[in-house]
Amino acid sequence: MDSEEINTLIQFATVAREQSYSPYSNFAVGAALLCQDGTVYQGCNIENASFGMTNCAERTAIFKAVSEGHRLFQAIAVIADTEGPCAPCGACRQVMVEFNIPTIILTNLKGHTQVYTLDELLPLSFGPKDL
Ligand SMILES: O=c1ccn([C@H]2C[C@H](O)[C@@H](CO)O2)c(=O)[nH]1
Ligand SMILES: [Zn+2]
Repeated sequence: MDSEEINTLIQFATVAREQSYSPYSNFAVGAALLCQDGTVYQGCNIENASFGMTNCAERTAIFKAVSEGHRLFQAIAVIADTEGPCAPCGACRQVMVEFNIPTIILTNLKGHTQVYTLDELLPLSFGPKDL
């Protein structure tokens, strides 16, 4: 991916973040998932009064895409108001492994951006290859 494509995906994630439903943590997260065919799915975190039911922005975007028939992905961008680039939680990393999302772009509102491979974010992962 070139830097223009990365910046475009970050823009989609930034817009998605504005829809965050996070009244409990007040921590808004946005994600944008680029499918193989160029389609982009956006996601935000969606919290619940029963806290454990919260869905992260990354999984919202991935589940939206999969539920619409997509199985092949190029990259996902994640943004939040963090000190450094926003790091996905373990559950989201595991779901990224399930759908083999090769490139993970982490950023924050200050524009600090880091691009990682899936194996860098979740080394020695358990996934479809193990079954
Ligand atoms: O990568 C992350 C980390 C956290 N959250 C959400 C879950 C919860 O709503 C809030 C605080 O944990 O941020 C995400 O959406 N993605
Ligand atoms: Zn998560």
